[in-house]
Order: sequence, then structure tokens, then C-alpha cells
Amino acid sequence: MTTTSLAASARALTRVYGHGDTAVHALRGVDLDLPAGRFTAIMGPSGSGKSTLMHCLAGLDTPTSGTVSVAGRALQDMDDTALTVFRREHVGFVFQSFNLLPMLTAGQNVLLPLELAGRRVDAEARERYDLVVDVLGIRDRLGHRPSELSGGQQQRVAIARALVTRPDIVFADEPTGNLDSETSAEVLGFLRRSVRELGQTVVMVTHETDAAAYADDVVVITDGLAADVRPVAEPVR
Ligand SMILES: Nc1ncnc2c1ncn2[C@@H]1O[C@H](COP(=O)(O)OP(=O)(O)OP(=O)(O)O)[C@@H](O)[C@H]1O
Repeated sequence: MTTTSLAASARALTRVYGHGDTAVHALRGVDLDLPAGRFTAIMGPSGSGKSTLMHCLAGLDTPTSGTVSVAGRALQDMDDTALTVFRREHVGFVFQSFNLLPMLTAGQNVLLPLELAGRRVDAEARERYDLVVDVLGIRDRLGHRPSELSGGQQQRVAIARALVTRPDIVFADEPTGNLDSETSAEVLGFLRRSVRELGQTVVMVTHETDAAAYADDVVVITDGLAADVRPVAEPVR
């Protein structure tokens, strides 16, 4: 019997915003298992609960009820400090708006998560840094500040930053939302390579079918409920 290890799972997850008549039931009982070592797209119409689900899975939002576990650890058992430390050590993030620090060079931005986690940049960390820099093709841009880079280059730096700590899971929230279609294809290709070549787990929220086609699996959220995780029907290869 083979067992697939899970990068994250949710059980009976609900998230209600507000109270009484104006309460919004953003998640209404989500059960979800996200396999490790795969690229999964979370899709669904606007307002269906994609971002809320991702934020609950990433420990950035607190569910109203239900449980979340990431890398085998139950998030509901952690206080805010423990969650912050957990995110730093186990989770990587890629945002639509890149979120690079403008005063740091690209190289310093990539190294930042190691410094925040208090890790020494020893030979092993340097090897990992070199690997992600080469996979993302940003070596000749490392001395530039974000304002001197194109949107696609900034997002590649952000992906390298998300990967440098070898996180158990990378969450990407509409990572191509600010990019043109050619640059989007390139960035999605890099996310896929990080799964194929570096063995990472990537979970991407997107409302674009074209972007989801780069993933291995897709899960559709409708009205706060998740369907089963399924292989992408017509993947881009
Ligand atoms: N902080 C909040 N306070 C109140 N309601 C919220 C809050 N955040 C989200 N919601 C509501 O919860 C529902 C789900 O929102 P969510 O942002 O998760 O959807 P989404 O699928 O990511 O949408 P989009 O694709 O438009 O970003 C929506 O009705 C939204 O208005």
C-alpha cells in the first residue's frame, strides 16, 4: 500500500466574518487534503472563499471552527508567537504584489527569511541560495533593487525568497495577477520547476484557468465549500 504524505489538511473548516444578520459565511465546512510534492491550484469564482481558505491554511487567519494541520502540526494548538515561528520555519509566501523590501537588493531580499529565522548563512544555506538563484535565473540581477527590476524579475526574486528556507509548503496568492501573459507563463513555469526539480509543495490561489493549467491538481471552491482535489484535466506541459 502506498500512502501519499500530506503537506496540509483541513477538517470541517468554517470562517464566519461578522455577526448576526450581516454575518458572511466565507468557509462553510471545508475538508481538504493537499498532497506533498505537488503543485495544486485553488480555483473558484470571486468571493467563493479562496483567499480565506489560503489564509486559514497558512496560519494568517484564524478559523471560526474546524482544524488545520500543516506539515503534520495542528495550527489551532498554537498561539500567535508559535504561529509566527512556525510560518517562518515551514511556510513560504508569494504574493500578487511581490512584497519585496525596496531598500534591499534582490540578493538581500532572498536571504531575508534565513536571517529572520535566525539561521546562519552557512555552507548548506549558501548552496541552497545558489540553487534557487540559478533555478529562478536571477543571478545577474542579485545586486539590483526591486525598483530596477521588471515585474517578472521581481516575482522570480519573490519565489526564490519563498524557497530559500526549504519550506514544507509554499502559498502563492494570485502570483501572476500583476503580470502580462508572457511573463505569467514564465513565472508559472518557475513555480512548476520548483515542484519538479526541488521537490517543493506549491499551493496557488488563482481565478485564471490558464494559470491553473500549470498545476498538477486543482481544487474548486464554490460558495465556501471545496470539491475534491483532482488532477488538472488539460495540463500545460
Ligand atoms: N475581513 C473580512 N470581513 C468581512 N467579510 C470578508 C472578509 N474577508 C472576506 N470576506 C468575505 O468572505 C467571502 C469570501 O472572500 P474571499 O476573499 O475568501 O473570496 P475569494 O474567492 O478569494 O475572492 P476573490 O477571487 O474576489 O479574491 C466574500 O463574501 C468576502 O466578501
